[in-house]
Amino acid sequence: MKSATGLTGSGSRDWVVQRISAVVLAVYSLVMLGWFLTHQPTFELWQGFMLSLPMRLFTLLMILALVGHAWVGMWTVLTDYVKSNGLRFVLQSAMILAVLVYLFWGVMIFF
Ligand code: HEM
Repeated sequence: MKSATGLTGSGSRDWVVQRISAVVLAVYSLVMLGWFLTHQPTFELWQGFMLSLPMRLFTLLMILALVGHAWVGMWTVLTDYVKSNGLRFVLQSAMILAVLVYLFWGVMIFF
């Protein structure tokens, strides 16, 4: 029987995606927190920071990590807890649609 898999077609690759993406999300959150703790935010300062090349690249990486993280994480939870095939299909489709919308939305805002 073909095994039911999440994002990458392999459970162990999904596991790696879940952990690496969690690290990227955690580091991004710490960078944000650090910036707010060390600056008096004005619109110009914030805009300059977020539109700098390193932050654009880091934000793109964070959005990709978020997509992978939410996809694998929610796929795992729904597969474990929603026993009805039809309902799980609907919820997983909604989840995939939501993360793809966030991906395109995020890319449109920043690039
Ligand atoms: C700052 C942002 C985030 C960080 C640092 C983070 C970190 C983590 C970590 C460390 C785990 C545990 C991995 C494990 O041991 O299996 C985890 C699991 C999970 N995360 Fe996140 N996460 C973040 C955002 C999100 C978001 C936005 C979602 C949206 C759906 C999400 C959904 C999940 C789910 C569903 C799991 C459980 C997966 C499982 O039980 O196998 N996370 N996250």
